[in-house]
Amino acid sequence: MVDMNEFWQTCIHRLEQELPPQQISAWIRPLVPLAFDEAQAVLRVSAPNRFKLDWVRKNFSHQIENLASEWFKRPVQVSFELAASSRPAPVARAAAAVATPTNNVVPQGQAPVQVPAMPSTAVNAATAEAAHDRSRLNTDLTFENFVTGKANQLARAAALQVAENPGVSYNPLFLYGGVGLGKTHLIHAIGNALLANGNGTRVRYVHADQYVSDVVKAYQRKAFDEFKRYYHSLDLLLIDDIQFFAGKNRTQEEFFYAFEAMVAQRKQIIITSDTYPKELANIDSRLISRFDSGLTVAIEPPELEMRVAILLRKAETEGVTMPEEVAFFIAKHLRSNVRELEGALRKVSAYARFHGREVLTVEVCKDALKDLLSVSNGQITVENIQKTVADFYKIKVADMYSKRRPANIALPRQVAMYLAKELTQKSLPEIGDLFGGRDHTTVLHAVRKISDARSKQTELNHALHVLEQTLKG
Ligand SMILES: Nc1ncnc2c1ncn2[C@@H]1O[C@H](COP(=O)(O)OP(=O)(O)OP(=O)(O)O)[C@@H](O)[C@H]1O
Repeated sequence: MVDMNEFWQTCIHRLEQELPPQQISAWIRPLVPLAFDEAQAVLRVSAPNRFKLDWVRKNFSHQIENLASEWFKRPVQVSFELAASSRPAPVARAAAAVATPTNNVVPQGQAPVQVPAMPSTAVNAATAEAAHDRSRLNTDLTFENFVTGKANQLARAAALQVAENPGVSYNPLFLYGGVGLGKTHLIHAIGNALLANGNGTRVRYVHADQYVSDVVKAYQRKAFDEFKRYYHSLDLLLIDDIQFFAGKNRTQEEFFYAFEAMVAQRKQIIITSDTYPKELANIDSRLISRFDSGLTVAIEPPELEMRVAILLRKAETEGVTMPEEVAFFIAKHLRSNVRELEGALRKVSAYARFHGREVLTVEVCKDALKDLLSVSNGQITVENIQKTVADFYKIKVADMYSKRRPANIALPRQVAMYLAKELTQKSLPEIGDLFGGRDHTTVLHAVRKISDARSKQTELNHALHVLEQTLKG
């Protein structure tokens, strides 16, 4: 007879050594081991609600399976199920869905609905699920599967801090960085962590574009009061890509009110953007100063080791066996962002599957990524030049495409433009675009100026030499 209690205590104890206490209490402690089926080698574990069940299955089943296999001395499969008491009866789910405010941003003004009496656990489960749906969060984006390195460790630490103390530590938290670097991932992770606490936190993720269109709808329906009530009632608002507010004055005004109301009540606001607050174009200065009043953190492009770690982690999640040298090969050649790495991994594994190649090799990658590799011919991209030059001169990468022109930024930017012309196949207008939509004549001016100065100034020539060597790897 298996002593489930003893097994489970050992399991928790082992997990405590691997996971932070917050995760243990949010995810592991609420689980209840039900039984071990000897014949099938299946361990049945129950979770208190659907949300936790999905989450645990996605994020921790692997670890629990390993521990169970060790304990039972054979490969064990874990089967998660909803705790009997919280399996919602159909009526309970339907009622909870109606009783919670509508999924639309602008409530449609339905009459209040009488909620029939039902077991409170069923209500909790259904409400947790509904709260999750309403939040528009993607449960796949978590802290657990967010790979950390130098480029994002500050941002992650700030995000964790905010998830632990929403509304009090940094408000707003403003995350900025180039495309595909994990800003969206990180803010979903904060939302998911807060929802998981299950204490009824009202969370909402919204892309700035969607917010703009919600303002327009509220305008058309003359439903601003409801719109305001909805946003002002949230505990956590995650707003992505705020640069999309540029020039949208009415939206900015509404957002300003929501911002003031939420911060005054210590409700948390988290904002992402492609650049830092002062650099946002066509955004009201009072909003910019609010954005800057909490904590502003950058996410930088990942360095080589981190790119490798991301590839290995993603490959493992997708069940692809990736030798380290293959990960290094891909990471060395694709340097700009994480989304690009994910695309490469998908391509490589599809290619390998299609061609019946069980083991991923560098050769397979070369074939599978032919197009990508030839595009980044010489493996030097403008993004990489911007990052390398910004690091070298200790300025922000965002300054490369910003409109600001102080001397300490102007020179590095011209150096980067010069290197972009020298080391990539890009045309002058293309380079101008990548430097915040500058005119090709500006690029031409920079190229001429730097190449002239280089021949006269030993120090500059030396700096350029170092940069070229770094970029050519
Ligand atoms: N550190 C990381 N660990 C694991 N996955 C990551 C990491 N950073 C980014 N990703 C993944 O890369 C993809 C792109 O990230 P994300 O959408 O968060 O980027 P973003 O910075 O919001 O970009 P954009 O400005 O284009 O919206 C996502 O699938 C995300 O899960």
